[in-house]
Amino acid sequence: MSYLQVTQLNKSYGPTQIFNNIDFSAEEGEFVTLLGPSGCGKSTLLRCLAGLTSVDSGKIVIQGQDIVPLPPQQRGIGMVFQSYALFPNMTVEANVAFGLKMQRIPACDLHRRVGDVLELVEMNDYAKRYPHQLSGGQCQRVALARSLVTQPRLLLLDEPLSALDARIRRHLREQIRRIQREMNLTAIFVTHDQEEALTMSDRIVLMNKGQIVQNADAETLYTEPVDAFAAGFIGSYNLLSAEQAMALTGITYAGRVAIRPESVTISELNEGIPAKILSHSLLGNVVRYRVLAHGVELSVDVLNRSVASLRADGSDIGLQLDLVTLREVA
Ligand SMILES: Nc1ncnc2c1ncn2[C@@H]1O[C@H](COP(=O)(O)OP(=O)(O)OP(=O)(O)O)[C@@H](O)[C@H]1O
Repeated sequence: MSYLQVTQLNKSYGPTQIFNNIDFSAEEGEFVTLLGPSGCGKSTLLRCLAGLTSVDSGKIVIQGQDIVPLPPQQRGIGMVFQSYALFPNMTVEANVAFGLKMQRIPACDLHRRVGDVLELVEMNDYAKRYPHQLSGGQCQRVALARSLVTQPRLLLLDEPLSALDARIRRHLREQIRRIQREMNLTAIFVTHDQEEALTMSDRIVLMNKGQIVQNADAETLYTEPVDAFAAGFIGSYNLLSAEQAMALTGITYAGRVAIRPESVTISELNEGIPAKILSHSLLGNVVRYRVLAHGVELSVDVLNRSVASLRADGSDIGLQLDLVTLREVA
């Protein structure tokens, strides 16, 4: 059996079913991300794991023990929220020490453990500060330290980076992942940000409307979406009807077809499918063109090598489709 095994978990609020028959697992030391659009039930699922929200039925088994009957404080779970939820009237070290004090850990052990964990999150120079004297990223590192200091058997992270700016987010992503690996922690991370999920996770559980759509590693999720929702949510797939796909490839398809923008190549007019550039937008290292070919509009991503290589709107071009990367989706 896996380190964490969630089986047939159900949750409703009154007549509204939030999720039903959720099954997933995590191995020891695995970083699993629950990814999905706003309202799909991922935070509620995380809160159910933590015991902050009750479940209607189902099992949550950690190391062979069903924790559903246990109150939150007996589950051995650490949790970090989007809002840092630090005690404003306590210093950084007092915030971190709080959980250990509740466990009546002797003072010398307590100081050593608080010092160790503050060092781990690179916040030991700020031990005597109060939360209002810290940046958002620093607050979140303290919140992380506070959840790690009790040595939880499972770490839950509910969109911990979403209130932070892009640069700090990237730095904290790496820091969380480093610490999680170093401590061999089993972690469940919630996000609606596909880039965050793809860069951080060992495995991604993609959710929609209270159901698990796909459960796979990042590469599989990105290259082999199981259905149109997965293709629409991950990457920036072009979703074509069978007729549109036929018009472009000459191949008969039974259902919709997904093509990734980076698997289409732009070449000269007399090479491949004749097409026209409608517009373009700069995404930084990539230029995304909207092109029209046989009456079908597509996004095409090209590496932004130089200004000279940019294609002007209205240019006539040729398109090459990498047929191997086309996916039929339900
Ligand atoms: N206490 C509650 N009472 C009734 N409905 C609730 C309650 N908490 C959450 N919901 C509903 O449950 C659904 C799932 O909410 P949840 O917060 O789990 O979604 P989410 O996927 O985490 O979304 P987000 O990314 O926006 O936080 C939503 O439709 C929400 O309105």
